[in-house]
Order: sequence, then C-alpha cells, then structure tokens
Amino acid sequence: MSADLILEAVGLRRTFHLGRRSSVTALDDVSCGVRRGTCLAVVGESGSGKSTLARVIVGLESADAGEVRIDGAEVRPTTSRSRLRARAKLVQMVFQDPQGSLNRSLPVAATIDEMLRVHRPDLDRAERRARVLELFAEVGLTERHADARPTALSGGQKQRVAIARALAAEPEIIVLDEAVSALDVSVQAQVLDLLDRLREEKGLTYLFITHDLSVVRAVADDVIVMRRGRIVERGTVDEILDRPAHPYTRLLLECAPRPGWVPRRGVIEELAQQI
Ligand SMILES: Nc1ncnc2c1ncn2[C@@H]1O[C@H](COP(=O)(O)OP(=O)(O)OP(=O)(O)O)[C@@H](O)[C@H]1O
Repeated sequence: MSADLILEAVGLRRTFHLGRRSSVTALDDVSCGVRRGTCLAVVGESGSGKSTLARVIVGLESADAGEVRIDGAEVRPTTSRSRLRARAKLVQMVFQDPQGSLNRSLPVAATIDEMLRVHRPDLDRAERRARVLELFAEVGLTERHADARPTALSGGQKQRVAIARALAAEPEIIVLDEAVSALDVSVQAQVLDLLDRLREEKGLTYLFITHDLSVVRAVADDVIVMRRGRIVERGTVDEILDRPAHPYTRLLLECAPRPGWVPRRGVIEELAQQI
C-alpha cells in the first residue's frame, strides 16, 4: 500500500443474483485509493455501482473478490460488536436521508449522546452534554437545534446533525453517499462548505459518492467515474471536469446542465449506447 493512501480497494467484484438466470455485476474489478486528508469523489449515473462500492468499503456489504484496506487493516463484514466499534472509529457513513439515523420521538441531541456513550465511555453525563453542544457548534447549529425533535429541523439542519453524529465517533474517514443530493442548491452549497472546512480542520478523509457532477468541484481532489460497475476514468478534479478523456464522462458532464439535476435511471445509458 502506498504510504499516503489511508483507504485502498483492490480488485473488488460484486455480483447480485436476481433469479436463476439473471444477475447484475455491481462491481467489476474496481480498484481505487484515497490519499489521507483528501476527498475522492465517485461519480456515475444511477445503478453504476457507487453505493455498492461505498457499502463494501465500510464493510456493510461483502465483496465476491478483492479487498479493502483502511489504515493498512483489511475491512470485512462482521457482526462482532468490538470489531464494529473499532471500525466505526475509523470510518463513518452519512446517507442521503438523515432521517434514518434520527429517532423521531427524541431530541436530536439524544442521537449524538448515544454515539458518545459508545465511543467516549470516558465522558460522564455532563461532559457528554458539553461535547454534544461542541459538536453542534462545529456543524453550525445551536443548543436550540440540539433540543429540537427531527421534525422541527429543515433538511439541511438534519444533514448537519447527521454530520455531527458521524464526527462524534472521531473517525478518520467519512463516506458520504449522496449526502447533499436531496438538498436545495443554496443549502447544498452551505453543507459542502461545512464539509470542506471540517476536512481541513480535522484532517478528515472523504469518499464522496454522487450522481451530480456539479457538486464535485466544491469538495473533491480526485474523481473516479463509474459505469456499469467499472471505473471508466480517473483523475484530478480539474482533469475530469475540464479535460474529460472518456466519452462517458463527457456525456455525464453534458447531461448535468444545472446543480441538483437528478438523472432518470437509464437515460444516460440510453444515450451512451453509441459510446
Ligand atoms: N442488494 C441488491 N440486490 C440486487 N441488486 C442490487 C443490490 N444492490 C445493488 N444492486 C444492483 O447493483 C447495481 C448497482 O447498484 P448501486 O446502488 O451500487 O448503484 P448506484 O450507482 O449507487 O445507483 P443509485 O444512485 O441509484 O443507488 C444496480 O443495477 C442495482 O440494481
């Protein structure tokens, strides 16, 4: 493993069998690496294999072949509590819908408190409360937000809570799976700014999954472009966005005329038949 790669995936393959005769290869010999303290964006249209890559990388899904290493240690799916806890210290995931990680009937502070109980057993109740408020401040929220129920918060505020929850584990890597895709463009820009600031302040590493090329420049250093489970192009953000070499990347760029545009499944594939 190259010295500055905190995360490395080598030769990942994952096929889903949908019946006796039909199967889909979501990952087809995928290899990539993320340099410590940088952001790698994974782009591609719906169904290209991005989420499967993210899930295999965090150990939520197993690969049929290949391996993932974080900080030199191999990541495998596990049900062992101590291993899951150790992994959560290394890598956290933020999803498109923050609602999933929030309890509707409790103030959002309770969700962060729960993370701290697991990952910071050294803190007593009062110290945890202080840490919760510190984490809220870090993501631009106040005590009033901490004591609100999820239903009282906007989509952008809930996504900030989800980021605070991830930070509570003090991970080295955060995998963001379409984390800003459901937000309005202006809120999207604020959350992207927040992510960028947190990365710099905390030396975090991001794997940023998105179908939306228009948000990539704001956060990414490097980009991989996926199509039908394979990486068709990789490079720095400037190379990919300004000088795309692969016709599929050019098509993705042409098909993203404005921020927040969501491609219908299959549209790009239809156009890409000629490539
Ligand atoms: N659990 C599963 N069972 C069967 N097929 C699956 C499963 N998970 C993913 N797939 C299939 O694998 C392919 C890749 O899916 P994946 O979700 O990784 O793509 P994606 O690029 O993240 O798309 P999206 O943004 O729509 O989630 C798709 O054809 C999908 O239908």
